Amino acid sequence: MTARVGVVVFPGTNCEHDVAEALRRLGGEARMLWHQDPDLHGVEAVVLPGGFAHGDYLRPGALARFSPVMGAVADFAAAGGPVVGICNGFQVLTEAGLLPGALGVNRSLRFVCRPVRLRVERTGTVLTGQAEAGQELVVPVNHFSGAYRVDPATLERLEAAGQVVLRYLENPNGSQGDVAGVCNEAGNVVGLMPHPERASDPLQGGTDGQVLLRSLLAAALDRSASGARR
Ligand SMILES: NC(=O)CC[C@H](N)C(=O)O
Repeated sequence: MTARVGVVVFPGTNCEHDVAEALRRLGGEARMLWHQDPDLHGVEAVVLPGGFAHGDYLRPGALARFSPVMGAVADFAAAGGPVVGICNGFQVLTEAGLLPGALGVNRSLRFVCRPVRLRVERTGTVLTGQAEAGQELVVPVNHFSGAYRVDPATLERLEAAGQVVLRYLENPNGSQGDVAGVCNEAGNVVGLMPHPERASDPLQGGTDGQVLLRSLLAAALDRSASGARR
């Protein structure tokens, strides 16, 4: 069995091929899903990759949330399907209301582009099913609006519910609670600002992203094995 992952492409997305190549190298299948097509074509997992959807006009992800594909993504997520938003994809998922919080402009008012140290705070999600609690990873970030923002009461609730999935050990952007990635209550929708596909080959300087992508492929295979509605 091969895990089939849909990679959503908006006008301005620029990491779709990085994600597809990283998944294929780990044994998965990846197919592009154009944002105007409301059909997910039977995939078992969905990734919203990084980039500058609609040029980040208004706010990153603010226009992409209205694309026809997002209705299908929301239905797929509601049915328990694995959905991961990487960087711009995370911004789209928060704008679409599929994840809590928002991503604001970096505290430095500068674009950050460098590897950062992270810690896995929650295992058992579609992105951390094969990780260890407390595992430290080095994964690159690459964004201008990566500062996770949420009201204090909601942050307290997310922490208590184990919905903070990844935490920065060196905060590159001023994210509240050093939050690098969060999940929904069920753990099948995860968003993160770091780019695991850019740490999935030794030539990239590290492979710490592999455990996250392998977890996603395993979650897709689990969905396939369960025969869940596609
Ligand atoms: N690498 C990305 O996905 C960038 C996300 C978004 N365009 C930002 O700059 O914050």
